[in-house]
Amino acid sequence: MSEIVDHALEALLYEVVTQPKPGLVDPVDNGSHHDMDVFTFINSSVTMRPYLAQAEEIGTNFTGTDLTKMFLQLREAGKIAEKVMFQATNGVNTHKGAIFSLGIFVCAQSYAKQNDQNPFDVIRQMCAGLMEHDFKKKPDEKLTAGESQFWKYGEGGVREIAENGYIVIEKLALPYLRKTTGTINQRLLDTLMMLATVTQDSTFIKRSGGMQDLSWLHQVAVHFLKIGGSKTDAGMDFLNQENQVFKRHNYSLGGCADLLIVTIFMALEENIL
Ligand SMILES: CC(C)(COP(=O)(O)OP(=O)(O)OC[C@H]1O[C@@H](n2cnc3c(N)ncnc32)[C@H](O[C@H]2O[C@H](COP(=O)(O)OP(=O)(O)OP(=O)(O)O)[C@@H](O)[C@H]2O)[C@@H]1O)[C@@H](O)C(=O)NCCC(=O)NCCS
Ligand SMILES: Nc1ncnc2[nH]cnc12
Repeated sequence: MSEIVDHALEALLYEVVTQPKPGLVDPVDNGSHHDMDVFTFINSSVTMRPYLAQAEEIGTNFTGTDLTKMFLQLREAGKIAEKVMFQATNGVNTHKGAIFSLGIFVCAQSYAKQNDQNPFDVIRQMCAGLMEHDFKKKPDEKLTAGESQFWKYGEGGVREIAENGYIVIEKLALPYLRKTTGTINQRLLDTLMMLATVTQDSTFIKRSGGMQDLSWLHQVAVHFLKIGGSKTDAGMDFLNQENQVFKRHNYSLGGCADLLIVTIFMALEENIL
């Protein structure tokens, strides 16, 4: 098994064991997710191995110049991986976002290594035109949460983030993680909350019923980092309190969790974790 696939699987597992994550599943608490626990995530992660190997193979072997074609190959594999994930979890959505984002990173990084390119530039080429391609008018009942948010609020969600080449990871989360100190758990918690200071998390938007609470979320994350983050008692007390608030409101940071997964993947590739 290749190192890239190992790093991708490690990234999935590092994220789920990081704790305490507000509203998210970790080994101590299921957060706002009543239908899954850490074991569901372990099962789901392991079922992604063949798909991640396929993503690597697609990136390594692609020889054309139009990288949107490479993305289309990956997407076909992703649709099957989603079905396999739902079978393994009895229909629970653990890793739909990660199948999309981590698959893109594994494929792009494999292509980038083979062709001596920046993986973020590769992603921008792979995902060019993705929003225009995906956001087609449909009857309301057929829209996914992400599609419905696009038509209601003009928010492009994970597709917009992908089309922009995950700039938030290239310019914010990865540089931030490089500079963090402390245990791996502390570094990953602080990086998750750094992502939560800016992310338009479509899982949070869906569960909070609109855009109105997003600025509250961003302020919570800024406050956590301002009072010292995970390396201080004040920061940890605050995070534990916020976990209770998230649970009361059924809030989740599923999108930020997915962005943390791909940040961890890149950090493992850079050997900084
Ligand atoms: C592009 C796809 C990801 C599909 O998108 P889709 O429109 O189906 O869904 P979205 O709502 O847009 O989001 C999908 C998941 O992406 C994660 N996410 C959200 N925001 C961000 C963000 N800012 N950055 C990165 N990633 C983001 C998020 O995944 C996480 O949350 C999930 C758990 O949520 P939860 O509310 O608990 O579970 P649900 O089942 O949704 O609801 P409940 O019933 O429990 O209430 C978990 O998976 C996390 O990983 C979003 O969920 C991709 O799937 C795709 O391309 N699909 C289409 C393939 C296809 O068929 N193509 C053909 C037509 S083009
Ligand atoms: N730890 C986690 N809890 C809930 N949803 C997630 N999506 C990705 N990681 C997650």
